[in-house]
Amino acid sequence: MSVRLKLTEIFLSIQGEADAVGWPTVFVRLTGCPLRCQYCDTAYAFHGGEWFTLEQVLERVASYGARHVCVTGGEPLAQKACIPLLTALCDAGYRVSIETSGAIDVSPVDPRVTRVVDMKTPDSGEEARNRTDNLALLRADEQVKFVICSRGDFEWARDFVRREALPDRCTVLFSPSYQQVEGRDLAQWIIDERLPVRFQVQLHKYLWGDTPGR
Ligand SMILES: C[S@@+](CC[C@H](N)C(=O)[O-])C[C@H]1O[C@@H](n2cnc3c(N)ncnc32)[C@H](O)[C@@H]1O
Ligand SMILES: Nc1nc2[nH]cc(C(=O)O)c2c(=O)[nH]1
Ligand code: SF4
Ligand SMILES: [Mg+2]
Repeated sequence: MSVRLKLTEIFLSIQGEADAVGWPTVFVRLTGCPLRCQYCDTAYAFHGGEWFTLEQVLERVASYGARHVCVTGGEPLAQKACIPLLTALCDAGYRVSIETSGAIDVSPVDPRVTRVVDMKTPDSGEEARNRTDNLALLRADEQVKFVICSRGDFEWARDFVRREALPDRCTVLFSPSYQQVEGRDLAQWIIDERLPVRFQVQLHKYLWGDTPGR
């Protein structure tokens, strides 16, 4: 039987997060997620969706004429067919990244893909789901992201980063939870602590607000 994926949306936008920020990027959003982070901006991807064959996804992606593809969700790795999708996108010549919650083993992902792993903080409500063994798998160009919801989350993430010497192993991103922490506060905390992590905001929310399909 052919490979099929359940998708919430495919759209062309500007990458708003992580290392490829700013590049025109096709987003492939897979339906479904086993987590329920309190801040999730994509709860509309928990249910519903439409089935696509792998060939149909590749055709839709190609129709946008972009070089970058970001596979996200929901939790993309919760669908087994995500693995062959990633490989097919690499074979087609795209620069491919995946946004994943860190709750699922990232080792089967094609090595040509850049993995962006979100470590869930205490105030996400999903800390217990973190698979910290994922971190040892990351290459220097790959990324761990902490979405910071409070000063307490910042201190937790700061201690985690130092204890694990994360900045020696990969890129570490700290991002304010949208409308829960002020970007300028998080930026100042990072400066004050001389923490060797990279501050980021969700660029797309500055451009378009909290709009689905952007
Ligand atoms: C919607 S998730 C999908 C991928 C995967 N489930 C995950 O959590 O990484 C994509 C990214 O958006 C981030 N995100 C979701 N809601 C957010 C918010 N309110 N503020 C900041 N980042 C948010 C997530 O932490 C994650 O890094
Ligand atoms: N523009 C834009 N950039 C993004 N980068 C990661 C996203 C995601 O939802 O995973 C995202 C998104 O939803 N929109
Ligand atoms: S893991 Fe990602 S998609 Fe799932 S609830 Fe958390 S932020 Fe939303
Ligand atoms: Mg998003």
